[in-house]
Amino acid sequence: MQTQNVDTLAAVAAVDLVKVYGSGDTAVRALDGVTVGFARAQFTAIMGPSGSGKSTLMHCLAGLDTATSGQALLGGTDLTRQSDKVLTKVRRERIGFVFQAFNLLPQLTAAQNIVLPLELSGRRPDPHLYSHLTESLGIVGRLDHRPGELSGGQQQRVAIARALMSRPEVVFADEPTGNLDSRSGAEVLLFLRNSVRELGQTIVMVTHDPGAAAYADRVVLLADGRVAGELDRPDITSVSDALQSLAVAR
Ligand SMILES: Nc1ncnc2c1ncn2[C@@H]1O[C@H](COP(=O)(O)OP(=O)(O)OP(=O)(O)O)[C@@H](O)[C@H]1O
Repeated sequence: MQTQNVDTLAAVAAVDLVKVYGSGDTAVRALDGVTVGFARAQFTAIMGPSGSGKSTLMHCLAGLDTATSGQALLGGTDLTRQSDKVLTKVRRERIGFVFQAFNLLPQLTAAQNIVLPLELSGRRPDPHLYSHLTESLGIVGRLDHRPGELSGGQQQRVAIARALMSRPEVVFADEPTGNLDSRSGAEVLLFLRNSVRELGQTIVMVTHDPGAAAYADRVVLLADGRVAGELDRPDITSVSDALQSLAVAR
């Protein structure tokens, strides 16, 4: 088993993670032995060509999908060995999610959406954190509105407040700016960036956009289900160049 290069104190880590979809002639090896750690209080972007395994890696690390072999570590917990019941609890209490399609409940107000995961796990929302998040996200005036009455950018900011309210060990963001115009996207990314600095939040984001990845501290590159490289302190040019080299190497 590959254990080198994995920070065992990382917030999240994959160790020799393999995911095979299907079987026999139609089997697809979506992850082919991925070993990578995601440090606490860091913002990491996962990038790579279409089909390289980005979503599969995120889903296995978030307990949304089961790996075929290897370990998916959240803190000290190997998610590959947990029952569905435990995984549901882990997702609700220890992980925050931000999705491209926002995934807010349409019949609830913004305020109710933000505190829902905490209420489901029987915890009281911290009023100071609630005020801090809703103020810094600029949604105080929209809290009584339902998602259908909010713009895409406002819905995503509500979704971010919901993800951060439980002080999760990690926030997984899947193309969080994919449905937003560039200005709303930049606001969302800046807020995610600031939550790392101000709240010590750990963020792992899948994106196709080099501009979005440039907000991260680090980029992990995947190709064909394997780690193909990484960049520290990325900027748009270094990310675009790295993606270009991966495309040429294929
Ligand atoms: N449920 C599934 N059943 C079979 N194959 C799958 C399934 N999900 C993903 N795959 C395959 O696994 C590989 C990795 O897919 P994955 O969605 O993780 O890639 P990705 O890098 O996120 O792609 P994209 O950038 O296009 O979203 C691809 O070849 C894909 O077709």
